Amino acid sequence: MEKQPSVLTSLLLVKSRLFEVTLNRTLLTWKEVQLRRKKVSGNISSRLRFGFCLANALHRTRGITAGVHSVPVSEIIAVRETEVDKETKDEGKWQKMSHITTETNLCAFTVSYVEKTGQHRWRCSNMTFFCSDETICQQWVRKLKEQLSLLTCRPKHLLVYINPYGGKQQGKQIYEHKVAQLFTLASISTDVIVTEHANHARDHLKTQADLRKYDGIICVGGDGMFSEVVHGLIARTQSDSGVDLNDSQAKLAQCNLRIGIIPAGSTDCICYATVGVNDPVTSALHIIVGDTQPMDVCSVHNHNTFLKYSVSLLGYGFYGDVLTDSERNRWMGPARYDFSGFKTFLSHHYYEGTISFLPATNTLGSPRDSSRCRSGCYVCQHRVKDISPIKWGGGDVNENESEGEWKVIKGKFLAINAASMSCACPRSPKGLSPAAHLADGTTDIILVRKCSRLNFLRHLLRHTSKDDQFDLTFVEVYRVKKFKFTPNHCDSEFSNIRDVRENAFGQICRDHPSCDCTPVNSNWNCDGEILEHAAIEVGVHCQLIKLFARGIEENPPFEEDVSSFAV
Ligand SMILES: CCCCCCCCCCCCC/C=C/[C@@H](O)[C@H](COP(=O)(O)O)NC(=O)CCCCCCCCCCCCCCC
Ligand SMILES: Nc1ncnc2c1ncn2[C@@H]1O[C@H](COP(=O)(O)OP(=O)(O)O)[C@@H](O)[C@H]1O
Ligand SMILES: [Ca+2]
Repeated sequence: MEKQPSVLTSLLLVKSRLFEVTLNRTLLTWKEVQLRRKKVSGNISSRLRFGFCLANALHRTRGITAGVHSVPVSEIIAVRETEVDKETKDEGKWQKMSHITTETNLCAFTVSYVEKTGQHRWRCSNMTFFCSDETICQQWVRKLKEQLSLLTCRPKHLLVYINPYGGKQQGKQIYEHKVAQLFTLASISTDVIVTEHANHARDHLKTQADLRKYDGIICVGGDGMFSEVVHGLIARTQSDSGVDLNDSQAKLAQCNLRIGIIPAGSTDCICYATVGVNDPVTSALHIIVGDTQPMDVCSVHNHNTFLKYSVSLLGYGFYGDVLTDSERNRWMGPARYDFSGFKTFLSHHYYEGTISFLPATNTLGSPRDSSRCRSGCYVCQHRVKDISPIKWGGGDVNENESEGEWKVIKGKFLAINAASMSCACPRSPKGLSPAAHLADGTTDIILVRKCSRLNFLRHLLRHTSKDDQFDLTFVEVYRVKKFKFTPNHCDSEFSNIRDVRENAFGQICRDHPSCDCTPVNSNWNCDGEILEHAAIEVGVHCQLIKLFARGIEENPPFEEDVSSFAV
């Protein structure tokens, strides 16, 4: 077979304009060539072949390059030969070049690529290049396809779960109208399962799915749906590796299959915090180009019983109460969180308990940093590898262990939040812990002590502005590797949370004469799911899972405006 040059350069036409198009190992570039028309038309003979003729034209007229556009090969979605219809050939705009095209067999190929349109949003753009003859066209298509086939990080077969009831119940439509055709364009085959009940995806992944067939798993839905997929995948990976989920000290086996999120939920914080926007097309394109973002996972146990995994927020008090109330109002869709948030804010309950934690000492970052976890994050890449198995300390007294000293804090709290990532979402674009890292093996504990309503409102409002939500006397934040929470009234005193409320009712109302239903314990909000125990032990498993994302890009480069050339 004829060996192709490593750099391919041709003079091609985009609509009626001439471009010098170059493909090297990493970039596809097209530069407009502005011909000094007078000279060209006088010199070019219609007997010459198109390419040759253009090359000469460029040479003789000392072509001037104008706008330069380039696309990394890694962000090309597809390439295909395109039919040139008679209409296009006959269009007025070709007339200008008629002396060139009359004797040529005009053919074309189209490149679909990622266009960054600002605010982290990606779109699929098409650029059609017209060539003078078939050989050049085929050479371009062959070369581009060859380059794409070298990108081994790209998925070819995906397993897709759609929650038709997440968010505004648009999951199915979003997938069918915005995502499916992009996967087809990128030659990705899919097996699609529309879930029929809660935990359908989790259980299918745990026991049934033939995971050897796939290069990734996609969930269409919100954080709850993502959580289902994470639970299914982690459980399956541990059972394949013989790890006992109930053993809170076990080192978990890493999950190699990547997970993609097509946002169609109510909060979409995991998508937002890993991509920078909750937009289905952007997420589909990150999946297609085969991005990878490792992510920490917290395991939550009650003594030696496994409860849940969490990747975003573990919230007790305010966020637990918001979730508990909002579940009753699911029919409201995403607005249920604002409604319940307002009610919970007015109820102003505080909870007593003890939180013990192992501060993260070997990490480069701190929760009060002004820098943020961004694409290619230095802190996440230079995390100190945790080789020791998880050990539980932090009882009544500080405990010295080789891994550090446990700190114990007892008090009355309006909220106890553990954010293992920023938890940025459309409601709070900087998130609960703006400096938290996606993959550093730590979680940030935010303690909001009992304070006035006005002060709590000040704290909440700061989540939506540039002001520091931690710079308040009643708020503390710690970066930790593990923590433990014990409510003042232990779970064991009551058989379940409902009993807690009923049993505690009388006593609590004597303590709080102004309220009529204060429960003694709150519930933990674990990525949007309610935990059935208030006493929990949490450990962070560094980079346990991987997502089809690349982290939020700093000042994403804006493409020059090529839309006017798109065919
Ligand atoms: C006064 C405005 C205050 C705005 C404060 C906004 C802070 C928002 C931080 C949200 C962190 C979200 C972390 C992610 C949680 C999700 O895993 C989880 C599940 O998501 P899914 O339904 O998509 O499956 N989502 C949630 O638990 C929802 C939490 C949303 C809480 C919204 C709270 C709104 C508070 C409004 C208070 C209003 C006070 C007004 C007083 C006059
Ligand atoms: N077919 C289904 N019917 C009912 N619930 C489902 C179904 N599929 C998934 N779920 C559950 O719906 C819950 C919410 O899903 P999610 O997609 O996160 O939407 P939202 O962001 O609106 O909460 C999750 O806990 C998930 O387990
Ligand atoms: Ca983290």
